[in-house]
Amino acid sequence: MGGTCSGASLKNLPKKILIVGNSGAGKTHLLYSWLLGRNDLETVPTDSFNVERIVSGTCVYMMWDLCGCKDFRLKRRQFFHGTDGVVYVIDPTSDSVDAIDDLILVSSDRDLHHLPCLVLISRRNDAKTDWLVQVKDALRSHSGATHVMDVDIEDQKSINDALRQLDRMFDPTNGHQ
Ligand SMILES: Nc1nc2c(ncn2[C@@H]2O[C@H](COP(=O)(O)OP(=O)(O)OP(=O)(O)O)[C@@H](O)[C@H]2O)c(=O)[nH]1
Ligand SMILES: [Mg+2]
Repeated sequence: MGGTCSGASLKNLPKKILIVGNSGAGKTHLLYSWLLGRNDLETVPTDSFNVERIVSGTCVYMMWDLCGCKDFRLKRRQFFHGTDGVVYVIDPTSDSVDAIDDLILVSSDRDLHHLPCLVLISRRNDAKTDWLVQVKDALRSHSGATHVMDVDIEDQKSINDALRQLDRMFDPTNGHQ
């Protein structure tokens, strides 16, 4: 006999979040800073993915941090199904054409285009150009909620602010009392 699943229990399921962006953008650093509440971390390039359960305010997430290598881009589609939200991390010191093209690819994907999408621009101080206009333009075909902000992985407050912004995109009443 099949089981039943009430609306309430579905609502309490962790939200599946994909953390994507180019290699070295800071995805794994962010994930473990959110998990551990500290940013004095050493990371190694991610082979395939990391996944962690993160609780923040009223939100519970399963966060999937995907390898940013170009070779992994075809493989990463297998993670898209069932996603509830996307965190796209941009390294503004990287190849801008490639990073923007990839943001367009991800944000217009048939499984992701309608979901909340938080774009985090890391290493802003080292960037030569202002990315905000390019990023907003790249998100034109995205029909879900979007938010673009800087994140400084050397500053835990900035890391926490990014997570709270994600919380607000899922639950606007999430005040972290
Ligand atoms: N100063 C500074 N260092 C950063 C920033 N973002 C990433 N880094 C550093 O860059 C290195 C790579 O960061 P990771 O978090 O491993 O990068 P990733 O996006 O997970 O890369 P892949 O796993 O290869 O896809 C780490 O040593 C980070 O500390 C940033 O905004 N500022
Ligand atoms: Mg990584």
